[in-house]
Amino acid sequence: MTLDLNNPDLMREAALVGGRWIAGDATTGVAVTNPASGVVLGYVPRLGAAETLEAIDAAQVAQKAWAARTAKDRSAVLRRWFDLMMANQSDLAQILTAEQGKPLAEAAGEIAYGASFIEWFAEEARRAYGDITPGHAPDKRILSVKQPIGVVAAITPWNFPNAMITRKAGPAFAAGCAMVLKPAGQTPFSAIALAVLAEEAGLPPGLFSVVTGAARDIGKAMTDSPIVQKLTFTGSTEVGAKLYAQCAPTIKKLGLELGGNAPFIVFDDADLDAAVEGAVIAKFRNNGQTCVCANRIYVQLSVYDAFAEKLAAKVATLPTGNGVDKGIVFGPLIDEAAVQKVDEHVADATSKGAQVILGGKSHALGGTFYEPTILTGVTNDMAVATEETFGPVAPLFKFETEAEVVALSNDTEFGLASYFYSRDHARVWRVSEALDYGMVGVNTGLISTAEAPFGGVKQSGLGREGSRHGLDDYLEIKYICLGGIEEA
Ligand SMILES: NC(=O)C1=CN([C@@H]2O[C@H](COP(=O)(O)OP(=O)(O)OC[C@H]3O[C@@H](n4cnc5c(N)ncnc54)[C@H](OP(=O)(O)O)[C@@H]3O)[C@@H](O)[C@H]2O)C=CC1
Ligand SMILES: O=C(O)CCCC(=O)O
Repeated sequence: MTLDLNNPDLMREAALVGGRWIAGDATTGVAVTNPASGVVLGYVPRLGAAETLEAIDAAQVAQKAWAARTAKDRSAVLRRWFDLMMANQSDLAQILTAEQGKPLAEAAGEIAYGASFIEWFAEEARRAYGDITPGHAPDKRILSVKQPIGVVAAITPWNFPNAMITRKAGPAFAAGCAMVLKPAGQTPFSAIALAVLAEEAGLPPGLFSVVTGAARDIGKAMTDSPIVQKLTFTGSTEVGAKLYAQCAPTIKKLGLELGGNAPFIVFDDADLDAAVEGAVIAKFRNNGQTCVCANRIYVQLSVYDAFAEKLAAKVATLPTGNGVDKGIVFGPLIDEAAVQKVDEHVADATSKGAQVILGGKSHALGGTFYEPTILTGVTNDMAVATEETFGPVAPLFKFETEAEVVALSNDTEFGLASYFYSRDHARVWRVSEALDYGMVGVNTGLISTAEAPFGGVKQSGLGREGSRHGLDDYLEIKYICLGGIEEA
């Protein structure tokens, strides 16, 4: 299937391995389909361990030369990459919508969001400051310098096919690292388009490889390699835990952005209309397929009915359809497995007494379209309370006291994002500090931005992406003990 692109070269049916483009074909390649129509968009090569090792070897060579360049020079290349992404925003968004399903406007938003990480880290590249500490002896000084980790392997998911790559690649290249990337099988074309633009921006051959194909083989080659110094992964906690174990023998550094089970709390002193707006974003962004999506919505008893009514009225106005059509807010879910999980969660909740006040079933459009759904009367024994739905289902739980809702919110093995709405300043501080999460949104449903440290605690992962801390995740501190500074 052909897309109507200004720059058709961005939709390349090929992978980039150590500076060498390898074409995919219909006989041996992996088919990529459009979730809105089931139509095959194209093929990428089915690569494995051999090509991954080739990419890692090339990365090792390219990284040395890249790290030796000045930070200002690396920054200029990244800035060109950012400019190219923005100049090609509409084409990149079309590719993203075609393979992932999110509406075009949301896809264009993701391209701008993804590009903002390249812009931010182009700026941060020049600020990898070390420090000098007074020595422990009169003739000594303690120097800390920051150096790139080296070769980084990255594995990324389908829900943000652009931004989850740039949030890793930006700091890696800014720091002076090289990267071998395995994008998600469902959404490789967005990654490949990024590689086309990276080449054009002047990223040297071999510094950035995009290896498509067999996840396990590619992942194993990455984790077994003694050359790879860091693995960065965004995806399910299950796969993240496997990769964590696979990295143990070579003691790699790890960046893990894993699952969440975000609470979204509405206190009775909240601005209810603002809370509804926030819930729509926090719950339904990307059709609920975001690890920071609100998974459990807790509403204080006295405002429960009013909130449920307002939320249902708002969501009912938001149209579902093919993401290329104007005004669409809900695209298809990524695949049949996603629909099945959503269906199971709704069935489990209703079988235990929840009421469906909106949606609750597959959409009349068929395929993987699902009706945005709101459930009331939800209780803690239901699957939606403990498992990440990763779909357009908003389960509304009732609570009575602050202490109760904080305890309920923290009663999970996950700790990524959390949200609450309140106008009481003392409560804002208290609850922000009490939530066991890496991120807390107060009176907002959208917390993601390149300037902020994104990441989780507990089984939601390790490390931070974005912000100045995101650069540190790709740097090692080297301590130099400078002796022999005798008095004159
Ligand atoms: N935290 C987050 O942002 C995300 C969370 N999820 C959660 O995970 C669930 C399942 O989604 P799914 O796409 O299957 O997520 P996965 O964790 O399976 O996939 C994420 C990435 O890991 C790769 N991968 C899978 N298995 C291995 C392996 N053994 N070794 C190396 N790489 C591997 C995938 O490759 P390939 O695509 O080729 O299989 C993909 O690139 C979702 O329903 C959601 O709950 C999903 C995506 C993102
Ligand atoms: O689901 C994810 O891991 C992507 C998070 C998107 C965001 O940055 O908000």
